Amino acid sequence: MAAQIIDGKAIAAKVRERIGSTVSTLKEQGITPGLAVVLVGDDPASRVYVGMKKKMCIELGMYSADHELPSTTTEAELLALIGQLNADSRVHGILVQLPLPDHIDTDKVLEAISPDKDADGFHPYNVGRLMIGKPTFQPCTPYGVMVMLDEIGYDLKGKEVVVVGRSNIVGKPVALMCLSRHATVTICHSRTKDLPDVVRRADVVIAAVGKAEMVKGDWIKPGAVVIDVGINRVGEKKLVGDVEYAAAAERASAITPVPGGVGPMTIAMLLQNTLESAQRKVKTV
Ligand SMILES: Nc1nc2c(c(=O)[nH]1)N[C@@H](CN(C=O)c1ccc(C(=O)N[C@@H](CCC(=O)O)C(=O)O)cc1)CN2
Repeated sequence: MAAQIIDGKAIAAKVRERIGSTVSTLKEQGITPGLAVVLVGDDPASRVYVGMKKKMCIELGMYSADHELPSTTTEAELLALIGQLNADSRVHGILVQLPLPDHIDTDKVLEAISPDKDADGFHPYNVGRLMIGKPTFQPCTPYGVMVMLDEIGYDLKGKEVVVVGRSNIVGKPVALMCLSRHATVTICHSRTKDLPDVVRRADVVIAAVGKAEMVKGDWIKPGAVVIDVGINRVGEKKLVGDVEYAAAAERASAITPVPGGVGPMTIAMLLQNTLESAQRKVKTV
Protein backbone atom coordinates (compact mmCIF):
# COMPACT_ATOMS: atom_id res chain seq x y z
CA MET A 1 0.00 0.00 0.00
CA ALA A 2 1.24 3.50 -0.80
CA ALA A 3 2.54 5.47 2.19
CA GLN A 4 0.50 8.35 3.57
CA ILE A 5 2.36 11.57 2.80
CA ILE A 6 2.43 13.71 5.93
CA ASP A 7 1.90 17.17 4.51
CA GLY A 8 3.85 19.57 6.73
CA LYS A 9 2.76 22.62 4.77
CA ALA A 10 -0.92 21.84 5.34
CA ILE A 11 -0.44 20.94 9.02
CA ALA A 12 1.62 24.09 9.62
CA ALA A 13 -1.13 26.19 7.97
CA LYS A 14 -3.67 24.63 10.33
CA VAL A 15 -1.46 25.37 13.36
CA ARG A 16 -1.04 28.99 12.19
CA GLU A 17 -4.78 29.37 11.73
CA ARG A 18 -5.35 28.29 15.34
CA ILE A 19 -2.61 30.65 16.54
CA GLY A 20 -4.16 33.53 14.56
CA SER A 21 -7.53 33.16 16.22
CA THR A 22 -5.99 32.93 19.71
CA VAL A 23 -3.90 36.03 18.97
CA SER A 24 -7.11 37.92 18.10
CA THR A 25 -8.66 36.89 21.42
CA LEU A 26 -5.56 37.93 23.35
CA LYS A 27 -5.49 41.28 21.57
CA GLU A 28 -9.05 41.91 22.73
CA GLN A 29 -7.65 41.53 26.26
CA GLY A 30 -4.96 44.10 25.45
CA ILE A 31 -2.05 41.66 24.91
CA THR A 32 -0.23 41.43 21.58
CA PRO A 33 2.20 38.48 21.49
CA GLY A 34 5.60 39.71 20.30
CA LEU A 35 8.56 37.91 18.75
CA ALA A 36 12.05 39.36 18.34
CA VAL A 37 14.07 37.77 15.55
CA VAL A 38 17.81 38.39 15.53
CA LEU A 39 19.97 37.64 12.50
CA VAL A 40 23.73 38.17 12.52
CA GLY A 41 25.54 38.04 9.19
CA ASP A 42 24.62 37.20 5.62
CA ASP A 43 23.99 33.47 5.46
CA PRO A 44 21.50 33.24 2.56
CA ALA A 45 19.46 30.33 3.99
CA SER A 46 19.23 32.03 7.41
CA ARG A 47 18.04 35.19 5.70
CA VAL A 48 15.25 33.25 3.99
CA TYR A 49 14.15 31.56 7.25
CA VAL A 50 14.23 34.84 9.18
CA GLY A 51 12.18 36.50 6.41
CA MET A 52 9.58 33.71 6.67
CA LYS A 53 9.41 34.05 10.46
CA LYS A 54 8.83 37.80 10.32
CA LYS A 55 6.24 37.55 7.56
CA MET A 56 4.19 34.91 9.37
CA CYS A 57 4.48 36.75 12.67
CA ILE A 58 2.95 39.85 11.09
CA GLU A 59 0.31 37.84 9.19
CA LEU A 60 -0.90 36.38 12.49
CA GLY A 61 -1.23 39.83 14.05
CA MET A 62 1.77 39.47 16.36
CA TYR A 63 4.28 42.19 17.14
CA SER A 64 7.55 41.57 15.28
CA ALA A 65 10.85 43.16 16.36
CA ASP A 66 13.51 42.57 13.74
CA HIS A 67 17.22 42.98 14.27
CA GLU A 68 19.49 42.32 11.31
CA LEU A 69 23.09 42.84 12.35
CA PRO A 70 26.26 42.79 10.23
CA SER A 71 28.65 39.81 10.40
CA THR A 72 31.16 42.13 12.13
CA THR A 73 28.88 42.43 15.19
CA THR A 74 30.82 41.58 18.35
CA GLU A 75 29.66 39.10 20.95
CA ALA A 76 29.35 41.96 23.46
CA GLU A 77 27.10 43.93 21.08
CA LEU A 78 24.86 40.91 20.55
CA LEU A 79 24.67 40.23 24.29
CA ALA A 80 23.72 43.87 24.89
CA LEU A 81 20.88 43.59 22.36
CA ILE A 82 19.62 40.42 24.05
CA GLY A 83 19.68 42.26 27.37
CA GLN A 84 17.45 44.96 25.86
CA LEU A 85 15.04 42.41 24.40
CA ASN A 86 14.87 40.56 27.73
CA ALA A 87 13.71 43.82 29.31
CA ASP A 88 11.26 44.79 26.54
CA SER A 89 7.70 44.05 27.68
CA ARG A 90 6.42 43.96 24.07
CA VAL A 91 8.61 40.92 23.39
CA HIS A 92 7.41 37.49 24.60
CA GLY A 93 9.75 35.37 22.48
CA ILE A 94 13.36 35.91 21.40
CA LEU A 95 14.96 33.96 18.59
CA VAL A 96 18.60 34.24 17.56
CA GLN A 97 18.96 32.59 14.17
CA LEU A 98 21.63 29.88 14.02
CA PRO A 99 24.33 29.38 12.95
CA LEU A 100 26.07 32.46 14.36
CA PRO A 101 29.39 33.68 12.93
CA ASP A 102 32.41 31.76 14.30
CA HIS A 103 33.70 34.61 16.47
CA ILE A 104 30.55 34.51 18.61
CA ASP A 105 30.10 31.89 21.34
CA THR A 106 26.68 30.39 20.57
CA ASP A 107 26.23 28.83 24.03
CA LYS A 108 26.91 32.16 25.73
CA VAL A 109 24.32 33.87 23.53
CA LEU A 110 21.64 31.22 24.05
CA GLU A 111 22.21 31.34 27.82
CA ALA A 112 21.79 35.13 27.79
CA ILE A 113 18.21 34.85 26.55
CA SER A 114 15.79 35.03 29.44
CA PRO A 115 14.43 31.48 29.96
CA ASP A 116 10.88 32.85 29.99
CA LYS A 117 11.35 34.35 26.49
CA ASP A 118 13.26 31.41 25.03
CA ALA A 119 10.98 30.74 22.04
CA ASP A 120 13.51 28.27 20.59
CA GLY A 121 13.68 26.22 23.79
CA PHE A 122 17.48 26.10 23.62
CA HIS A 123 18.30 27.66 27.04
CA PRO A 124 19.84 25.09 29.44
CA TYR A 125 17.12 25.87 32.00
CA ASN A 126 14.40 24.87 29.52
CA VAL A 127 16.41 21.91 28.22
CA GLY A 128 16.63 20.71 31.84
CA ARG A 129 12.88 21.13 32.32
CA LEU A 130 12.23 19.12 29.15
CA MET A 131 14.56 16.41 30.49
CA ILE A 132 12.57 16.06 33.73
CA GLY A 133 9.20 16.29 31.99
CA LYS A 134 8.14 19.72 33.29
CA PRO A 135 6.16 22.21 31.13
CA THR A 136 8.59 24.36 29.15
CA PHE A 137 9.33 25.88 25.76
CA GLN A 138 9.69 22.88 23.46
CA PRO A 139 12.34 23.22 20.73
CA CYS A 140 10.46 24.05 17.54
CA THR A 141 11.47 21.25 15.17
CA PRO A 142 10.89 18.39 17.65
CA TYR A 143 7.65 20.07 18.78
CA GLY A 144 6.58 20.12 15.12
CA VAL A 145 7.39 16.41 14.77
CA MET A 146 5.10 15.65 17.72
CA VAL A 147 2.28 17.72 16.23
CA MET A 148 2.66 15.84 12.92
CA LEU A 149 2.39 12.48 14.71
CA ASP A 150 -0.70 13.74 16.55
CA GLU A 151 -2.17 14.90 13.26
CA ILE A 152 -1.98 11.39 11.76
CA GLY A 153 -3.35 9.97 15.03
CA TYR A 154 -0.18 8.02 15.85
CA ASP A 155 0.16 6.85 19.46
CA LEU A 156 3.80 6.38 20.48
CA LYS A 157 3.03 4.34 23.61
CA GLY A 158 5.03 1.11 23.55
CA LYS A 159 6.45 1.80 20.07
CA GLU A 160 10.13 1.43 19.08
CA VAL A 161 11.44 4.82 17.99
CA VAL A 162 14.87 5.10 16.41
CA VAL A 163 16.30 8.62 16.19
CA VAL A 164 19.25 8.96 13.82
CA GLY A 165 21.25 12.01 14.97
CA ARG A 166 22.09 13.33 18.43
CA SER A 167 22.07 17.12 18.03
CA ASN A 168 20.98 19.35 20.91
CA ILE A 169 18.47 21.04 18.59
CA VAL A 170 16.65 17.98 17.23
CA GLY A 171 17.97 14.48 18.01
CA LYS A 172 18.19 14.67 21.80
CA PRO A 173 14.99 16.70 22.43
CA VAL A 174 12.86 14.66 20.00
CA ALA A 175 14.07 11.49 21.75
CA LEU A 176 13.02 12.93 25.13
CA MET A 177 9.63 13.92 23.79
CA CYS A 178 9.03 10.42 22.41
CA LEU A 179 10.15 8.96 25.75
CA SER A 180 7.68 11.19 27.58
CA ARG A 181 4.98 9.61 25.40
CA HIS A 182 6.07 6.15 26.56
CA ALA A 183 7.97 5.03 23.45
CA THR A 184 11.10 2.89 23.69
CA VAL A 185 13.74 5.17 22.21
CA THR A 186 17.15 4.48 20.67
CA ILE A 187 19.41 7.37 19.63
CA CYS A 188 21.91 6.48 16.89
CA HIS A 189 24.97 8.40 15.73
CA SER A 190 28.14 8.12 13.69
CA ARG A 191 29.60 5.41 15.96
CA THR A 192 26.49 3.26 16.22
CA LYS A 193 27.28 -0.31 15.18
CA ASP A 194 25.04 -1.98 12.59
CA LEU A 195 22.95 1.16 12.02
CA PRO A 196 20.81 -0.46 9.27
CA ASP A 197 19.83 -3.27 11.64
CA VAL A 198 18.93 -0.84 14.43
CA VAL A 199 16.77 1.21 12.05
CA ARG A 200 15.10 -1.99 10.79
CA ARG A 201 13.65 -2.52 14.31
CA ALA A 202 11.91 0.84 14.34
CA ASP A 203 8.18 1.45 14.27
CA VAL A 204 9.08 5.13 13.89
CA VAL A 205 12.29 6.40 12.30
CA ILE A 206 13.25 10.03 12.94
CA ALA A 207 16.16 10.99 10.73
CA ALA A 208 17.99 14.14 11.84
CA VAL A 209 21.56 13.61 10.83
CA GLY A 210 22.08 16.23 8.11
CA LYS A 211 23.41 13.82 5.46
CA ALA A 212 21.61 13.55 2.16
CA GLU A 213 19.69 10.26 1.78
CA MET A 214 21.83 8.48 4.36
CA VAL A 215 18.95 6.34 5.64
CA LYS A 216 18.28 3.82 2.89
CA GLY A 217 14.83 2.67 1.83
CA ASP A 218 15.55 -0.99 2.58
CA TRP A 219 16.34 -0.10 6.24
CA ILE A 220 12.67 0.77 6.78
CA LYS A 221 10.50 -1.87 8.41
CA PRO A 222 7.33 -2.39 6.36
CA GLY A 223 4.58 -0.23 7.87
CA ALA A 224 6.95 2.05 9.82
CA VAL A 225 6.39 5.81 10.10
CA VAL A 226 9.28 7.86 8.68
CA ILE A 227 9.92 11.42 9.84
CA ASP A 228 12.67 13.09 7.85
CA VAL A 229 14.08 16.20 9.53
CA GLY A 230 17.00 16.64 7.11
CA ILE A 231 17.08 19.48 4.58
CA ASN A 232 20.11 18.97 2.33
CA ARG A 233 20.85 21.03 -0.73
CA VAL A 234 21.99 18.92 -3.68
CA GLY A 235 23.36 20.89 -6.63
CA GLU A 236 21.97 24.34 -7.32
CA LYS A 237 18.32 23.95 -6.46
CA LYS A 238 17.33 20.46 -5.34
CA LEU A 239 16.52 19.74 -1.69
CA VAL A 240 16.58 16.20 -0.31
CA GLY A 241 16.12 14.77 3.16
CA ASP A 242 18.21 12.38 5.23
CA VAL A 243 16.10 9.47 3.96
CA GLU A 244 16.09 7.88 0.52
CA TYR A 245 12.53 9.05 -0.02
CA ALA A 246 11.15 7.04 -2.96
CA ALA A 247 12.45 3.69 -1.72
CA ALA A 248 11.40 4.41 1.89
CA ALA A 249 7.90 5.46 0.78
CA GLU A 250 7.42 2.02 -0.80
CA ARG A 251 7.75 0.38 2.63
CA ALA A 252 6.53 3.03 5.10
CA SER A 253 2.92 3.47 6.21
CA ALA A 254 3.47 7.24 6.47
CA ILE A 255 6.36 9.52 5.54
CA THR A 256 7.24 13.22 5.56
CA PRO A 257 8.50 14.71 2.29
CA VAL A 258 11.39 17.15 1.86
CA PRO A 259 10.66 19.94 1.16
CA GLY A 260 7.17 20.43 2.59
CA GLY A 261 7.49 18.13 5.61
CA VAL A 262 9.05 19.00 8.95
CA GLY A 263 10.60 22.31 7.74
CA PRO A 264 7.37 24.35 7.64
CA MET A 265 6.43 23.02 11.10
CA THR A 266 9.55 24.59 12.64
CA ILE A 267 8.31 28.11 12.00
CA ALA A 268 4.71 27.34 12.98
CA MET A 269 5.91 26.00 16.34
CA LEU A 270 8.10 29.05 16.93
CA LEU A 271 4.97 31.18 16.64
CA GLN A 272 3.13 28.72 18.90
CA ASN A 273 5.89 29.07 21.52
CA THR A 274 5.65 32.86 21.33
CA LEU A 275 1.90 32.66 21.79
CA GLU A 276 2.26 30.29 24.77
CA SER A 277 4.79 32.68 26.31
CA ALA A 278 2.35 35.59 25.99
CA GLN A 279 -0.43 33.45 27.46
CA ARG A 280 1.79 32.60 30.46
CA LYS A 281 2.43 36.31 30.93
CA VAL A 282 -1.32 37.01 31.05
CA LYS A 283 -1.67 34.40 33.80
CA THR A 284 1.14 35.90 35.90
CA VAL A 285 -0.06 39.56 35.81
N1 LIG B 1 17.45 29.70 16.14
C1 LIG B 1 17.21 28.70 15.27
N2 LIG B 1 18.03 28.54 14.23
C2 LIG B 1 17.79 27.51 13.37
C3 LIG B 1 16.66 26.67 13.53
C4 LIG B 1 15.83 26.88 14.65
O1 LIG B 1 14.82 26.13 14.89
N3 LIG B 1 16.12 27.91 15.48
N4 LIG B 1 16.36 25.70 12.57
C5 LIG B 1 17.05 25.72 11.30
C6 LIG B 1 16.49 26.63 10.25
N5 LIG B 1 15.04 26.88 10.26
C7 LIG B 1 14.55 27.75 11.16
O2 LIG B 1 15.20 28.58 11.70
C8 LIG B 1 14.20 26.37 9.22
C9 LIG B 1 14.65 25.47 8.30
C10 LIG B 1 13.83 25.06 7.25
C11 LIG B 1 12.55 25.54 7.12
C12 LIG B 1 11.66 25.17 5.98
O3 LIG B 1 10.50 25.50 5.97
N6 LIG B 1 12.21 24.52 4.94
C13 LIG B 1 11.50 24.24 3.73
C14 LIG B 1 12.45 24.40 2.57
C15 LIG B 1 12.88 25.84 2.42
C16 LIG B 1 13.97 26.02 1.37
O4 LIG B 1 13.63 26.03 0.20
O5 LIG B 1 15.13 26.16 1.79
C17 LIG B 1 10.94 22.82 3.76
O6 LIG B 1 11.53 21.96 4.41
O7 LIG B 1 9.92 22.62 3.12
C18 LIG B 1 12.09 26.43 8.05
C19 LIG B 1 12.91 26.84 9.10
C20 LIG B 1 18.50 26.15 11.50
N7 LIG B 1 18.60 27.33 12.30
